[in-house]
Amino acid sequence: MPKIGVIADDFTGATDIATAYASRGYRPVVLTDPAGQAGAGADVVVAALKSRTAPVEEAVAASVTAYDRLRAAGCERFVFKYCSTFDSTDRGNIGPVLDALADRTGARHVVVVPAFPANGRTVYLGHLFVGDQLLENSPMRHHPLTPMTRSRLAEILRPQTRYGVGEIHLTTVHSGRLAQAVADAAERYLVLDAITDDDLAAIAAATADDVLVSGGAGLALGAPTGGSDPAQAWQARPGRRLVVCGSASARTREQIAYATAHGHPALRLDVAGLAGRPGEVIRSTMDWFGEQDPGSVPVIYSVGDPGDVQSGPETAARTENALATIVATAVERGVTQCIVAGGETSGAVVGRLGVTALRIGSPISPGVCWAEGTTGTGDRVALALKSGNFGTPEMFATAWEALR
Ligand SMILES: Nc1ncnc2c1ncn2[C@@H]1O[C@H](COP(=O)(O)OP(=O)(O)OP(=O)(O)O)[C@@H](O)[C@H]1O
Ligand SMILES: O=C(O)[C@@H](O)C(=O)CO
Repeated sequence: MPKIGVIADDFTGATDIATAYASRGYRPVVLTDPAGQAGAGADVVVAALKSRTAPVEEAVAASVTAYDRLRAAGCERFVFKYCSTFDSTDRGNIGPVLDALADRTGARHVVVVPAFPANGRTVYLGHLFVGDQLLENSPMRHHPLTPMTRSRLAEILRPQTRYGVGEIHLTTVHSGRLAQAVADAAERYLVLDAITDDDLAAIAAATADDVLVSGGAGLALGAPTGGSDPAQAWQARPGRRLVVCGSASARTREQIAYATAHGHPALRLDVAGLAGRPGEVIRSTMDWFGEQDPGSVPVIYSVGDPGDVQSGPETAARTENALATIVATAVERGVTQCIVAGGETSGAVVGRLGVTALRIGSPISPGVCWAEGTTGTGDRVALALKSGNFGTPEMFATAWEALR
C-alpha cells in the first residue's frame, strides 16, 4: 500500500485523523516539528501545522514545505486535513493551501470531504450540517477566529480559490459510478455529499488512486483496513494530571462545567491581566495549581462562558502563550498526563514543550486519543489534544481511564 502523507492545518486535527487511521489498522505518526524528519516505520505520516489561521502566505509556505518533506520521506498519496466544520474565512486558508497542493501534485480533481458522521458532521446537497443544524446556525457562527456564517461549502470555498468548485450529490455517491463522476467533472474541486460511514467508504474506494484528497478525519474512517495491531504501544508515565482549555467552543465549555460540578478544582485564567502583567498572572496560576491535591485533576481554562472572550488583536496569541507556559511549567513540576482543549492552543503547548513527534495511543472518543511525546528536556508526556467541539461532556473526568 502506498505510504500516505497528511498535511493537517492544526494539531488537534492531526491527532484526529491519526487516530482514525489507527482505528483502521494503520501505523500513523504525527510530526509536530515542521523541520523534523518523517517517522520510520509509519505507514501514515501526519505533519501537524499551525496554519489554519496563520497569514495566507505563511500557511501556503508551511503546507508546501510539509508536502515536500513528506514526499521526500516516501509518501505517495496525500491528504490535506482541515476542520470538519470547514473553519476558514473568505481569504483562506483552505482555498489557497488547496490551490498550492493541487498545483504541486498536479491533481486534476480534488475531492472536498469534511463529513465526519460520528461527530455529527454531515454534508447533504452540498450543505454542511453540525448535528441537526446547518453550519451557519451552529455554535461555529460565533468562533473567535473563523466564524462560519454560511453552510454551502462551494459558496464558502469559491472566494478562497482560483479554481472551479462543483458539487457531487448523494445519489451519485450511492450510484457506484462516483469515480467516473469525479473524472468527468469540469471543476477542479468537488464537494462530495456524505452522511454515513458507508458513504465515506464509497468515497475512499472511488478516490483510492487520487494523489490528493482533502477533508476531515472521515476520509481515513472510510479507508481500506491497514492490517496493523491497533493496541497502544506505550505506557503512560505515572504523575500529576492537568486539563488546560484555550478553546471557547460550546463542547469545551460543557466539559468545563461538568468537571467543575463534579468536584474538579477549576481556575479561569485572568485573560485581561495577561495584557499588562503576564508574569504575575502565570505565577499566581501556578501557585493555585501547587495548592491543589496532587491526586486531583485541576482544570485551567480561559473561557467559561461566551462573555469571557476578550477582543483585541493580541489576545488570542497572548492566551495561547500563557497556557503553553503554564503547561510547560506544570510538566517541570511533575505533570505527566495532560488534556489540552483547542487546536491553536494545542499547537502552542506542543511547541513550547519541545515535543517533535507524537505516537498515537488509546482512543478516548471519536476524533480524540491519547498520544505520547518526549519533551525538549527528555521527559515522556501523555497528551490528549482535543478539538474544541469533540469529546463527551464528562471527558475531563473520564478520559484518564483509557490510559490504564
Ligand atoms: N478569553 C479569551 N479571549 C480571547 N481569545 C481567547 C480567549 N481564550 C482563548 N482565546 C483564543 O481563542 C483561540 C481558540 O482557538 P483553539 O483552536 O485553541 O480552540 P477551538 O477553535 O475551540 O478548537 P478547535 O480549533 O480544535 O476546534 C485561541 O487562539 C485562544 O488563545
Ligand atoms: O475535523 C475536526 O473537526 C477537527 O479535527 C479539527 O480540525 C478541529 O480543530
